[in-house]
Amino acid sequence: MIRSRQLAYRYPKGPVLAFPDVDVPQGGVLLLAGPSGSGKSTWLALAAGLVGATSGQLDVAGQSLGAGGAALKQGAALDAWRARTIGFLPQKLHLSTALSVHDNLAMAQWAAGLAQDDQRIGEALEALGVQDLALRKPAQLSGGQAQRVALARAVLLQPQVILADEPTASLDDEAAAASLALLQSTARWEGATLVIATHDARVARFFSENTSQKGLLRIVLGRKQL
Ligand SMILES: Nc1ncnc2c1ncn2[C@@H]1O[C@H](COP(=O)(O)OP(=O)(O)OP(=O)(O)O)[C@@H](O)[C@H]1O
Repeated sequence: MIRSRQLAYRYPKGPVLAFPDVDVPQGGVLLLAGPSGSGKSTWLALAAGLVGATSGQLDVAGQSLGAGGAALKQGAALDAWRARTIGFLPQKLHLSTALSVHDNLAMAQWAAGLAQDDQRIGEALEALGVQDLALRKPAQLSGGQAQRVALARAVLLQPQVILADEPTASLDDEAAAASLALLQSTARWEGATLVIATHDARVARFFSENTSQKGLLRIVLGRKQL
């Protein structure tokens, strides 16, 4: 489902980031750990096809995103693949402040080139327990509610892969545990592979206590910059 070999990325005028090899089965959990600046967000951007690898192989849900994948889909085709395959939960949730909760989800369908499907939007909001908030604007939500809405949006199109960037940053222990339980149960419900980038030790603890060893891979990115 996710497989990488000798994956590396170089920012223009920046360091070369070299990543450990990974093999993550469908439905598995990958934790990307490592200190600030070790390349966690970059790895997520590579897996989402937002940036192309400088060298090495990366296959995500059947799509070759590595440097050898010269046939990498471009432009609109890559955007459509991403919209249908990847659910992204960014650290800053990026809900559109001008739109209602419902319309934030409708916009995700629109961005994927799909017709608006109010029933599916209702189902996604209900699965995350925020169906009563559909007509509110993001500014009228608590932090936890906003995170649920962002997660509903991330899984709206039933992605094969959920990428979450520091989902517990700035949360207290109770909220962090709730957030991780929500991510885990949502990924299980959708049968999705879950990738979490974090330097929060609570995340590793949560998944080692709540996931079978077989389905869990943790890699620690270092400052192995060439
Ligand atoms: N646009 C850029 N141009 C040049 N270098 C960059 C750019 N973006 C990130 N970097 C560098 O690449 C490295 C990896 O950054 P990245 O954001 O992936 O790390 P991270 O592990 O996600 O960090 P954090 O935990 O602080 O979010 C860092 O050394 C960073 O300074």
